[in-house]
Amino acid sequence: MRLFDTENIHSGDDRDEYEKDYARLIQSPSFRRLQGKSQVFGAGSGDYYRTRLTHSIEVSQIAREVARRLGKQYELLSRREHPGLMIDPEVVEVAALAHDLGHPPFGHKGEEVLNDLLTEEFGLKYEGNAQNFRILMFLEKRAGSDSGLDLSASVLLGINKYPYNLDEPGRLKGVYHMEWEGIRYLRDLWGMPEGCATLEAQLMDLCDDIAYSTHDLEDGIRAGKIPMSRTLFEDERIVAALIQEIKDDPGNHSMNWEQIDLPSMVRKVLSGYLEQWEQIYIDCGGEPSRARREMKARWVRKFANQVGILDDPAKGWKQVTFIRDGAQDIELLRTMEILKKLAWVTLIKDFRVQRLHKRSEVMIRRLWSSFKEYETGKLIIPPDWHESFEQHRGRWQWERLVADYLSGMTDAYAEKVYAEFFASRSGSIYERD
Ligand SMILES: Nc1ccn([C@H]2C[C@H](O)[C@@H](COP(=O)(O)OP(=O)(O)OP(=O)(O)O)O2)c(=O)n1
Repeated sequence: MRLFDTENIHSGDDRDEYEKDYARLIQSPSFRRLQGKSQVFGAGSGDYYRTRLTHSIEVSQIAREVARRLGKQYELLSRREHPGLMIDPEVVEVAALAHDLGHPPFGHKGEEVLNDLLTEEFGLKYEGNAQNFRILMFLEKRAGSDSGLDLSASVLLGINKYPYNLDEPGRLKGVYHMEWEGIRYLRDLWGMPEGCATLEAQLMDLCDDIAYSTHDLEDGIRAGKIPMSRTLFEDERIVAALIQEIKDDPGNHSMNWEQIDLPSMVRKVLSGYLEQWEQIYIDCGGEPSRARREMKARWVRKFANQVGILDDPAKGWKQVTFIRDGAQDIELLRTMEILKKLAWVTLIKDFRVQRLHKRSEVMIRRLWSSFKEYETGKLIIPPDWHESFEQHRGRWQWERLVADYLSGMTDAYAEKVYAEFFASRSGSIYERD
């Protein structure tokens, strides 16, 4: 990682730090592979739907715009005064582009299954956010280095939404122990308070939520999974399912759900959402694709325009959040959460998506069992992976390397390897991997 504006590897290179970060990231294979990883619908199930790549690009575009506005609106500190309390649009853009690199194939189901396998058998963890750092700091290679992309401290900390050592007992999200050493060193150098993320990381995180809470619904409407009629908020099954989801997983605790009349809030959000849809649909001359685009854009603007910075007295730090009249806009936070849950109950819990999850689980479990023993796994893993293992022998466990290899696969590549091993007849072995 680069702490300061260091010397350039190529003489005559006059790019600034973040131009280098941006170039290294978007030219990396891990970044390209995001195009083949599922967001909600399986990658490859239709060119219209988001993949992890198009999602990351949308997050970066929203985050960059908001960052620029915040820079004009607030008197932010310079990187020299306090590096964790400034917002640079270019840093936020690169952090957003990199924030989902650690996602395995088949979306969150892949993450859950890999974690179960590592935990059950080896007492290790797998987590997408932690894997980001493993990829950026060790697994990716660039010209001039065999280990990691050597990104700037600002970008690495801009991706670090969970500033904890994941390997501590009881932690569900964070950074694996080995990478945490480096991240903690940077945090100490920057004087970051315990448990606080930089403003850039917080902004990236909020823009991630803005992007997926709106685009998942756009995809869901297109897929015909979200009924576009005013009856949605009268649909007791959907309302009840949403209420149950919120009770089971209240998200950010500052939302204080217990202080409100939950059924009316849910109905209000659903009816507001649909009123807008009906009006927009009419304004767009009844053309569904234009109406979907228009509605998504309106919701993104509604959320993005409310983002601001507040003091967080509980943490003695600053918070990037929705703001109205100088205070946190909890109503808007709740609205966003309800839209996320609407995608959850209408799309993710749909039996076809659940079947895809089931299929993913079977594939990842069987691939895992094929590679997990070193003596047999080393014969079927690509040679460069085996070389990396030999290079780091004693420091990297084989099972961690297998998790790295499997999680780097796109959905289609995982399907291909699975078919080679388990389908009755595989394709040509001379097809390039
Ligand atoms: N079981 C799940 C959970 C989520 N999603 C989808 C919905 C969103 O499009 C996206 C959310 O994933 P993120 O990794 O961006 O989620 P968070 O930022 O909320 O989680 P984390 O903090 O773990 O990154 O994944 C899904 O398809 N299936």
